[in-house]
Amino acid sequence: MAGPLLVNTPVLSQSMWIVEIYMDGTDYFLVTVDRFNIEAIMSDKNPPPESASDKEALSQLRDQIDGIDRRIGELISERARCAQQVAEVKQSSNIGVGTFYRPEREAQVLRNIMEKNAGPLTDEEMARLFREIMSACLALEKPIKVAYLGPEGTFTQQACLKHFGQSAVTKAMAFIDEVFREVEAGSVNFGVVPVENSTEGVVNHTLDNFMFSNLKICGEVELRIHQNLMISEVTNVGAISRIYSHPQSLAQCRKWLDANYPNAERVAVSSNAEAAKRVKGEWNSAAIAGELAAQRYELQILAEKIEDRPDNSTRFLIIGTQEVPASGKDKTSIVVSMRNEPGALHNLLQPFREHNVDLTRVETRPSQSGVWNYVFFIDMNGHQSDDTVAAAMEEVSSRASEVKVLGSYPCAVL
Ligand SMILES: O=C(O)C(=O)C[C@]1(C(=O)O)C=C[C@@H](O)C=C1
Repeated sequence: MAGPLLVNTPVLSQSMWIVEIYMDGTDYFLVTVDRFNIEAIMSDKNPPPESASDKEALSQLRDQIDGIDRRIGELISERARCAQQVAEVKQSSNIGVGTFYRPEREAQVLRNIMEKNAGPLTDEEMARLFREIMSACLALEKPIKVAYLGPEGTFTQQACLKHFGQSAVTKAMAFIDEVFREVEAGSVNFGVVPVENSTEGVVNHTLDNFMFSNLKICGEVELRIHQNLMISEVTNVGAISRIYSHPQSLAQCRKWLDANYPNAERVAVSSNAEAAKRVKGEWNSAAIAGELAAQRYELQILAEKIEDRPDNSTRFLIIGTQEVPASGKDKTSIVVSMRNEPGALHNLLQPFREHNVDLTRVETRPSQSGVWNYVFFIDMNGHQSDDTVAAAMEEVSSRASEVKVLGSYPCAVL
């Protein structure tokens, strides 16, 4: 058999390259390799050959992308000018005076985008892009201020950015009560607080605040929670003996910690961003927190997605003073107090069944005053302006000691 005739020559397909061709009499033998392997093996000193036609094709595609980007830019500017006109109409008429931010309209825009999306980007990816465009358009109309449960780097900050986009002006608060107070005082337009986690259950502190507050729920955000183990540049990886995190995050990673760091001390702190702050400068400790915390505090992720349940997610509420009109796919939250008597819960739930209203959550909290014996937090599908929801609510009001509507708001889109 003759030696290799050609080396590194023609491309067989997108992913396979012929690197050698042998000739044996009249037969040819091709030696092929997977392009991605060879690309990994080859150093920069020996890059794959670029033909003149490849270069030409690349340059033409880049010209096309430049042209498309110009058109997208023009269209975004046109959209932003439209939003400015919307603001003028809002200001000069009595339509939504003072309410530049319209959660129901934003939900409709995003749902529309997802419905019309033909790929190849996913619906979520496409909606995320438009989320940012709308955030910038709203900032042109009137910059929006939002308080969230901080410090910077928490999952609540992540939820805040997911819902309002990067153009919102955000303010980190130390406690859930402070988020409520900040919105009540009018120093911010909205607040973002956690309300329930799929693994650890309800955030009681948030529900308790609603009992004594007149704030409304204006929206909800759902966030997939991925926990990561992170270290600082001074950490000795082999000597980690202390792991900091928020108690809920420690609980969400219990099995992983038992298997991987059974002897490390688990230290509960006020938030996972606080945990990330603490490992800075400690050679024997690590933190469990979200990716945003690793970015914010410049930590290195040692192990990612360490939560015990892969479907771990948290729901957050947007609180404000605004009543939100129906968006077409909404939820309504109420808090109801019942007298302490047999069959109280049955009596409370019956009207929802009769009027075919779908309940998505029922939570009981101990009453914080003598007037309310049982306090139930109820979430249902539908808007309070829907006939079925209104009828069920009327019936419930006649049976309960007190009913307070916490708000109707669009179901989470992303
Ligand atoms: O439709 C409006 O009311 C607008 O102000 C426009 C717009 C948008 O960019 O689409 C901007 C902000 C609102 O929160 C909702 C939508």
